[in-house]
Formats: sequence, C-alpha cells, structure tokens
Amino acid sequence: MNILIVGTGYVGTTTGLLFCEMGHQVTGLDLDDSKIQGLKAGKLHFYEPGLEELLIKHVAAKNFMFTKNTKKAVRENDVIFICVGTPQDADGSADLSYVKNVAESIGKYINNYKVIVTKSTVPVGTATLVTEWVKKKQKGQIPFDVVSNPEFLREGSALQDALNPDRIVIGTTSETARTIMKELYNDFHCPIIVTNPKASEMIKYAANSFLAMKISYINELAKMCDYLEININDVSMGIGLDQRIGPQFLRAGMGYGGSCFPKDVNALIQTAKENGQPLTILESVVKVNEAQPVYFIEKIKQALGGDLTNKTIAVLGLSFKANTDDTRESPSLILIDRLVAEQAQVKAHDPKVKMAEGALVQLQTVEETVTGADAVILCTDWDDYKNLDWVSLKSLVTQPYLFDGRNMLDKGAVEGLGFHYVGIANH
Ligand SMILES: NC(=O)C1=CN([C@@H]2O[C@H](COP(=O)(O)OP(=O)(O)OC[C@H]3O[C@@H](n4cnc5c(N)ncnc54)[C@H](O)[C@@H]3O)[C@@H](O)[C@H]2O)C=CC1
Ligand SMILES: O=C(O)[C@H]1O[C@H](OP(=O)(O)OP(=O)(O)OC[C@H]2O[C@@H](n3ccc(=O)[nH]c3=O)[C@H](O)[C@@H]2O)[C@H](O)[C@@H](O)[C@@H]1O
Repeated sequence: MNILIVGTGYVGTTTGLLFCEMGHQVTGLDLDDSKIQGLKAGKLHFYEPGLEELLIKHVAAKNFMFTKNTKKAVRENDVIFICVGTPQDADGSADLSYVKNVAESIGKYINNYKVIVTKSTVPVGTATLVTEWVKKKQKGQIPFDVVSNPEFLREGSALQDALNPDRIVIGTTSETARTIMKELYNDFHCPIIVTNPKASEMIKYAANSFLAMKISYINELAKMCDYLEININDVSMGIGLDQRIGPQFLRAGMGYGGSCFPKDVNALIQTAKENGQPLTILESVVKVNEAQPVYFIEKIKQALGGDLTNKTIAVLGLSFKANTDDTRESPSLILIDRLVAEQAQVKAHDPKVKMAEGALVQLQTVEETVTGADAVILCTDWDDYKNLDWVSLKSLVTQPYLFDGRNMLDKGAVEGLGFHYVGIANH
C-alpha cells in the first residue's frame, strides 16, 4: 500500500519507518525543507535511539521517500497519516491549525478515494472537523474516510514502543476504512480496538491523563513522605507490586514534562469545561505538577542557607527525560529559570541536548560542569549520570551538596563519600 505521512517529527518518522518494516512504500511530507533534506540523506533532525539506523536502511532501499510537494504526495498515496503537531493554545486547548492546514490541502488535491488517518493527538470531535475541512476545499465529490488512530509511543523508546504496542486503537464508522486499517496493522499481535472516532480520540487523552495522574499522585505523596521521613521509593514498590496498581509511572521526581502530558492534560480539562463536565481530578494533577519544581527548589534553597545569590549551581540534564534531546516543558528548564531568578550562576550539562548559543552556560563534560559548584542538581535520569565517579567529582566542587531530582543515586553511598544529599523523599 502507498502510505503518506504528513509531518516528519517523532511520531511521523517513527510511524513511517514502522510501515516500511511491514513492507509498504512510504512517503514523508514536511513543510520544513531542512528536515526533508536531512531525512533524504538518512539524517534525523532529533535524537531517538535506533531510529537513524532504520532510516538509513529504508532510505537506501527507497522504501521511504521524502518530499515537500503536497499536491504530488496527496495524489500518489491512498492512505494519509496526519502526524503534525497539536500544541497548546493560550487557553489550554489543542491548537488544530496544523491539522486543519493538512486537511484543507488534502481537500484541494484529492483525486481518488483516500483514507485520512489522524495520528496526531486531537480532541474529541476532530474527525468530524477534518471531514468538514476536506469537504470545504473539495471541488468534486470524491469519497474519503477519516479515521482516528492515536499513537502511544514514548520518546526515548519510540521505535520499540511502535513495534510492540500494547494495543492499537482504530476509530471509524466506515467498513472500507476499517478493512484497510486492519490490513495495515495485520502483522501486529496486540489487541486491536475498533470503535467510533470520538471514543478513539478520548482513549488517547484518557491514557495520557491517567499516567500523568499516577505521577502527580506519587509526587504529592512524596511530599508527605518527605515530612514524615518515609522513603517514597519503598512506597512506590510496595503499592506497585499490587497488580491492580502496577509499578510503572510511580517514580517520584521533579514533575512530568515533555511535549505531551502537560498539553494533553490541559486539553482534556478544556474539553471537559467546554462541555460543562469539569474534571476536577485532572485540575489537581496539574496543580501538583506545577508545585513540584517549586517544592524541590525550596528544599535546595533551604539546604544552601536560604539564599542562592551568586551560588554556582551545576545542573546535570536538560531534556525532559532520558534518551531524548527534547526539552519541551522540561522540568529541568523550569528549575533553571527559577535558579536564575534567584540570582544563582547556572552551569549545565546534557549528553544530547545542545541549547541555542547564549541561552545558557553549557559545558561539554560533567567534570567541567561541576568544577567550582556550590551544589550539583541531577535533573534528568540519563544512564550517563547513574554511575558517575563521585569520589573524583567531589574533589572538583566547592561545596559537596548533591540534589537528586530523580532519586537516581544511592543516598547511603554518596553520603558515605561526604556529600550532603537531598532527593525527593529518598530517605
Ligand atoms: N512526541 C511524542 O512522543 C508523541 C506525540 N504524539 C502526538 O503526535 C503529534 C505530533 O507530535 P511530534 O511528532 O512530537 O511533533 P513534531 O513537532 O516533532 O513534528 C511535527 C512535524 O509536522 C510538520 N508540519 C507541520 N505542519 C505541516 C503541514 N501542513 N504539512 C507537512 N508537515 C507539517 C512540522 O514541520 C514538524 O516536522 C502531536 O499531536 C503529538 O501530541 C502522540 C504520541 C507520542
Ligand atoms: O502522547 C505522547 O506524546 C506520549 O506521552 C508519554 O510519553 P513521553 O512524554 O515521551 O514520556 P514518558 O515516559 O511518558 O514521560 C513523561 C514525563 O513523565 C515523567 N515521569 C515518568 C514516569 C514516572 O514514573 N515519573 C515521572 O516523573 C518523565 O520524566 C517525563 O518528564 C506517554 O508515555 C506515551 O504513551 C504517549 O504516547
């Protein structure tokens, strides 16, 4: 089958490669010329483990082609996956302008029956809107179907997640589209849920919001445990082993970040409000998440004597989580903003993130970053930071203060080396 992927970001590129692996001919369309040129040459414009190797393979085999030519791309493909961004609007709702733009282009250029699949995360009711947007631009009456097929992959493990999904959700009322979608996903062995588009759209938001809720729950509990001097990691393990709860997404930390949880929880809250059905649990999830970096910085301030003015602080990790160079809504950047506001001198390090010139003092190595620091803050759970040689790093810092926003380190071990250690209820 000829498949068109519109938007060659994390989701689009991964989805395209997935279908190449399944033996399909895939075209990637993006408006950003530099991305297209890079992809054509087998170069990814973001860091994602394992993805570039697969890209090189399928570009060389001519299974994955890239273009900026929307008209040609729409005309030559029968199944079109919309994978463009749906960022947060000023009021918290999802900005659908990129999706609308794609739908209108499809309407303009449609030449035969198409299955139009929204893989982007879009609010309930968007399939109907996409149908209207396509129809408005159509000159004739060429038939098409709109399908909701949300994506559940995570950055940092995008390929593995996409190759081994827990489930596939297909939202459509069309028999033809359902058959085509099922055929596309024929080689997958996970459950396939076929429902209507509205339920499918809701499943995506409900899943992300549930996971965000687990994180805020454990983070709020962590604050209480901190006060009571209880180790939150033990609590996470103790409740997570109950199969009804499950161990995942119970790691206390600096709060959830990334390009999805923050915007998706807000978008669902907004949809709920618009429909007069407020989701008070999720409103609290957001509040707890916003309070988490503030709580951590207060602990840091307190430990350093209540004033951060001119203190040199080494921040390890800029991405919102390990194994990605994505800094969207990164708790680390929220923390750095606060440190700067408190007049601290920040030096930062990340194994993959390169911030824009002048945005931040960023060093090449951990050693350079911690040299002369009054405190070291671990912000991202990169493996690189798990086994650092704290004995030699201690000889480089001015003061041995170690703040662990991810509870990654063995408290007893680093305290044994003479560090003053503060984690998130890591007692
Ligand atoms: N990043 C992730 O881990 C996941 C993201 N999602 C959802 O998938 C969607 C895409 O997310 P990402 O891949 O992270 O976005 P991204 O920002 O990495 O990529 C979007 C791409 O679309 C391109 N684009 C925008 N308008 C276009 C148009 N009219 N024609 C062609 N290309 C166009 C942009 O240039 C960009 O390269 C969002 O709705 C997001 O919520 C869902 C699951 C996981
Ligand atoms: O819709 C999306 O874009 C995606 O959003 C998340 O994926 P992602 O944002 O890539 O990363 P996660 O691993 O979910 O982590 C999100 C944030 O939560 C934090 N987190 C995660 C787990 C945990 O136990 N504690 C915790 O603080 C992470 O550090 C990170 O800041 C979901 O896990 C994916 O299923 C979904 O497809």
